[in-house]
Amino acid sequence: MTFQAAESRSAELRAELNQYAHEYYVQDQPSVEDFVYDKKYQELVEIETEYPDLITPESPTQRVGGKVLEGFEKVVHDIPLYSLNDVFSKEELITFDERVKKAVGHPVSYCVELKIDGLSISLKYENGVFVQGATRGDGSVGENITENLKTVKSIPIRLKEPLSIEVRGECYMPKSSFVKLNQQREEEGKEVFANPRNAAAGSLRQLDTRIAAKRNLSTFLYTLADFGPLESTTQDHALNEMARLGFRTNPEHRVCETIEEVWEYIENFHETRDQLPYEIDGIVIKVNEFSLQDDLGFTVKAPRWATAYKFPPEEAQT
Ligand SMILES: NC(=O)c1cc2c(N)ncc(C(N)=O)c2s1
Repeated sequence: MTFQAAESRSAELRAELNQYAHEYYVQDQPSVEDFVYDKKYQELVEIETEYPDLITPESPTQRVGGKVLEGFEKVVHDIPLYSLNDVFSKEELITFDERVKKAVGHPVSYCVELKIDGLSISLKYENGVFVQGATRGDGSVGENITENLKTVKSIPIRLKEPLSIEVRGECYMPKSSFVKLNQQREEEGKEVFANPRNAAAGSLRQLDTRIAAKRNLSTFLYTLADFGPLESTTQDHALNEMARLGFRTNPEHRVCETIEEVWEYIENFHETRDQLPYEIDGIVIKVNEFSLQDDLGFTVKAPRWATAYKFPPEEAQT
């Protein structure tokens, strides 16, 4: 194959394979069978092997890792990651709602979202390209885990638009992957992970990026930190924008007009969470309008416009 033919064919394959990967890992709606993907992937590997200069950062062949890092550099978050004040009962939730209504002077709508039990991450994009991924750390300083996050298939290497933005979310290990990983570790005589959160954290702390690549980690993004040119006015709209740009967002988010509606949502997921393919440890409730979030502001460590309802710890199965 001539270089020119290889150049156009590899560009075609990259676009096709990245679209298939978006459908599979982000939308959970694959449009082709695995063997179709694998055959095209193998063709791209052969072209890139013959012409390494044709390899690009967003080629799907770069998702498998291969770097062994010396350590993780520190990253100072331009926009600190906040913590959430927790509530543990309906009464405390109602107190939160009363306080919000008193402060803004009228009832507000809430965007409610599942609280994913994973590892908080921050993703930075420049002109649409993924340039840095970091852990939350203490909220102000985290660790640079870009190379490991590049192997997480649901994290877009290039957005659908060339935007410079920063988003935050959770990196987690699906329950099914957690069970398989622990079975494998038991067979290998290794210590098993206590829960999917620890398994996700342990995977992202690996200095050998090939290990993270094999851990089938996934993500849900939920915060637009640096909006860039985006003009969302509500949390609900921001979630839809993040999905439009290529991020994986959780489909269960809902706008509730009253705290009663929020409580129904909480009770529903408290009962049905075992059916979810990932672990949650509560529900996050945010004032939906960003202008009202700005009016309410923050306490020393947490927003006044959000709270996390934490499920009671599950009784140990006797
Ligand atoms: N500590 C935090 O601010 C948050 C933590 C989490 C979490 N673990 N899962 C989901 C959300 C969300 N949907 O906002 C948040 S927000």
